[in-house]
Amino acid sequence: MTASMPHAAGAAAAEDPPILQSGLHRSRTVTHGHAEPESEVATMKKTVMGIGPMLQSLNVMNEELRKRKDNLLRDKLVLEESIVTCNKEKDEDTTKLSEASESLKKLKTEHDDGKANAQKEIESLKQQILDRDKAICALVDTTKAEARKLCGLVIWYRIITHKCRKTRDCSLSSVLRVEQTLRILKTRPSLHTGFQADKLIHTTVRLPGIFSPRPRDFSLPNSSWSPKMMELYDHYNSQCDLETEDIESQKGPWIRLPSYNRILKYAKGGVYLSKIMQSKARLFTRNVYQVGASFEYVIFLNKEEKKCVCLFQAGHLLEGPPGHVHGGAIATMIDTVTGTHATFLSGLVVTANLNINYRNAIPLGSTVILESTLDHIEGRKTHINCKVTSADGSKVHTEATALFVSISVSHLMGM
Ligand SMILES: CCCCCCCC(=O)SCCNC(=O)CCNC(=O)[C@H](O)C(C)(C)COP(=O)(O)OP(=O)(O)OC[C@H]1O[C@@H](n2cnc3c(N)ncnc32)[C@H](O)[C@@H]1OP(=O)(O)O
Repeated sequence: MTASMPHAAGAAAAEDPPILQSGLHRSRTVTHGHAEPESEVATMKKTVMGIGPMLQSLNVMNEELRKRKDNLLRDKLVLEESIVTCNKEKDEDTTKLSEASESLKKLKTEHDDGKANAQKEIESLKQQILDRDKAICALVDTTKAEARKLCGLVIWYRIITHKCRKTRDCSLSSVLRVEQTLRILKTRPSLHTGFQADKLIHTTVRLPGIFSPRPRDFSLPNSSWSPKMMELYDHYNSQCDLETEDIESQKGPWIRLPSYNRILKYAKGGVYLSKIMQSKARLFTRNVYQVGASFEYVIFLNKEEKKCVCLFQAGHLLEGPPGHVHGGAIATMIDTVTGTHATFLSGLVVTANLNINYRNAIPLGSTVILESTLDHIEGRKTHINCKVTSADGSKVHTEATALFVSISVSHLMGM
């Protein structure tokens, strides 16, 4: 019986499928170690049953990954397409850029040509002006010494400045020659008469910046000044102390106060005061270099009557109400004129009080007169009145009173 057992087992093994065969073979082998084959099978079944859900979740994950892969592929395609579009746009932009720089080059060339032509035209116009001056002078009554001198001076000035500008000749002798001519032209009101000399002088008294050994004097006429402003300027200037070319001095009640940018720098003790001034600081009313744009004014002081007159022409940068001057700009001018007046009367002062009544608005570009008169001085206090009227005096624009208090230099330092 025992001998037939292996055969029986061998027959059973022959009937089992191969996977069970190996399992059975193992369990049978283990059976020899006393394990129970049924429980083994059950464990395996359990394991197989556990693998089912795992497989399911793996399938789900696999599906998700496949979807993500598809999405990524789609994104890749989209990106590739946009890269192609971008490259196309880049090429177009590069073409446009080169076209633009080409046309810019062309424009620049045209601009340079235009500039050169304009320069030529300016030179020829200057020559024409010079010729015209000569022609005018040919008609002048040469029996009159002053007319002869004026012709000579105007032409001389034109020639010198023309030559200097052309050659950029800033040598001291050129500067001195121009300055000397200008000084004579400016200080001879008698030369302003006859054969449109006013016009000639007003266009010539503008000293070009490169010739200025000193800071620009803003109180001198410039091309932006209106005929009314010029008329008033000539009126007061002709009554000023004057130095003529013959070094004769003419006495007048008025003094024209030069601006010299910051007059303090050139005043007695100004060296110390200039130390506390910032190098970039500019007097508020004289900080725009474009002529006619903001505050155009000149102050005359009457020594005998102890009063000041200011001729003021407000530029377009001072607009307040449309077409009219800003109240703050008017206040600034009143403070400036009365402050200058008080300084001449009482030395170093500061504004302590300023009362203003605005009666009639000032149109932009019009010329007005500020008249500053001394009310009274009381100890350290200088009381000044100021009236702003139209150029012909018919309209009162503004009225003001100002109080200035005398201070010491140390007070100024400590302010
Ligand atoms: C070339 C271009 C010129 C341009 C000019 C421009 C001028 C300016 O804009 S200056 C700038 C604006 N002003 C300032 O910054 C000033 C600032 N204020 C100060 O420094 C001081 O307050 C100052 C000097 C006015 C007075 O101070 P202080 O020196 O201590 O004097 P204090 O004793 O208070 O006053 C002196 C007298 O003035 C009178 N006073 C002072 N302030 C005022 C005032 N606002 N209103 C009326 N009275 C006054 C006092 O009552 C006193 O009178 P009293 O002697 O009869 O008793």
